[in-house]
Amino acid sequence: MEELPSITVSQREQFLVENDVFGMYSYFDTSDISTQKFMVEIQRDKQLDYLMNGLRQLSPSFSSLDANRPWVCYWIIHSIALLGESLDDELENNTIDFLGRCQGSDGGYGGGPGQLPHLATSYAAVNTLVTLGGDKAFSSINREQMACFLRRMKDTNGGFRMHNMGEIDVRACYTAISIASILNILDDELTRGLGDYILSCQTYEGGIGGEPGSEAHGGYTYCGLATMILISEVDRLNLDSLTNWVVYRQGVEMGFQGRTNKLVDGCYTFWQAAPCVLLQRFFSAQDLVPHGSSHMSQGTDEDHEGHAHDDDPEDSDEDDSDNDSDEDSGNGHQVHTSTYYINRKIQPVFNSLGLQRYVLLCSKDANGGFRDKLRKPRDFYHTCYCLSGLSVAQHAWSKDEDTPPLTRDILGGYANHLEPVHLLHNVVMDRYNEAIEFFHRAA
Ligand SMILES: CC(C)=CCC/C(C)=C/CC/C(C)=C/COP(=O)(O)OP(=O)(O)O
Ligand SMILES: [Zn+2]
Repeated sequence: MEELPSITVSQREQFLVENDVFGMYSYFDTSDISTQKFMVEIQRDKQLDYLMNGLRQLSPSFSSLDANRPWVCYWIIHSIALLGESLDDELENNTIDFLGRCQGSDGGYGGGPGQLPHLATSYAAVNTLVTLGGDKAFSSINREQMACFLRRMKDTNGGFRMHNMGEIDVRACYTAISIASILNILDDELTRGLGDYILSCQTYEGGIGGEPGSEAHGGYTYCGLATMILISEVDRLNLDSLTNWVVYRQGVEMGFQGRTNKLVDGCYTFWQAAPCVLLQRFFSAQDLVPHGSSHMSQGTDEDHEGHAHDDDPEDSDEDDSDNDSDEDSGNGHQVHTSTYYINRKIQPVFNSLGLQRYVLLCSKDANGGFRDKLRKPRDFYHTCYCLSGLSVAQHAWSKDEDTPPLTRDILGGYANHLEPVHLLHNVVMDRYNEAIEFFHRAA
């Protein structure tokens, strides 16, 4: 008897994931409209319950995150901000006090009180305080000492170390530059040789690896690209091959994978979609079409209309109307339409509605929170990056953060609308603006 060709472990895993995802999609496609509406709903109340409970009390199983407590604060508080909500005064004060105790006397933040200052937890602490907003949160950051800490982490090869004697990688470069940029302490000493270091991490595939010679990965690609934009050296990267690499990480499941031949995972909704939007906005600002990408998966404007709800009144707004008009989407949100939107419209280089479909149908947990994929448990990291990525996907049709999306850009409509994020720092736009104003005054 002829032997069946054997498949590899990776092929089997991929097959099982596709089976789950397509099973979910076909259940959705054959459901009635009210079931479909329910299935794509973000379910704000459940999300907020899950997040608020996590901020107040964590189970003993979280002890493994003891060196990452500012991260837990950031994942939860940023997720709450994306949903358009804030903390009450008591929780906010407790968070500021707690992060103050994580701050080292020589600058930077550790993973908990008394722990070694580390760039990743410093980034998480600063982003949390920026998200909380207000003078008390902002002035709790010792900017002068932070600048000293960043200088101590700088290596002669142009890159940064994660901590004293720690590893040098693209994450360290990004977290250092993101902090310095937001706190308005970025200078030539910090940027010297950095572009060369990041450039040496772009691989033959087009994406960026963690360090020279490492495999291209979505997390590091986001870090490397955002860093190069923040230090105004982005055009030194091979942007065509980078675009090509990143758009092809969106697979048949419509979610993104982190690297070639690996499985789809909800967290890459942010790590991969943010680079896509950064690149498309960069090209559009220069009126350039990315040459490297033949994978303009969302197709033409007509295809976009094809995705839209047929009864969406905004469909007709693509006409050459000269009159700007504001419509209420039914949720109290004003939706700018017609000329205003058309002039600020952009063609996403990835399938934005497909990505939203993956997150809402496969990554969303029925009890609140988000996860990597079906059958996996929810967690705060995936909740943060699924929501961040969902926001990026919702705003992917806009040339800038100030242009609100149309109802049809958002799967589930404006009831699912999330606050826009600053793509280079991943904090909600309004909170970023308030912080930048404060730290420019403080200089
Ligand atoms: C700001 C900051 C600190 C950014 C971190 C960026 C980030 C997510 C880096 C990813 C690290 C990595 C190699 C994951 C691979 O995990 P895996 O092998 O379990 O996953 P995979 O199969 O999806 O590659
Ligand atoms: Zn993940």
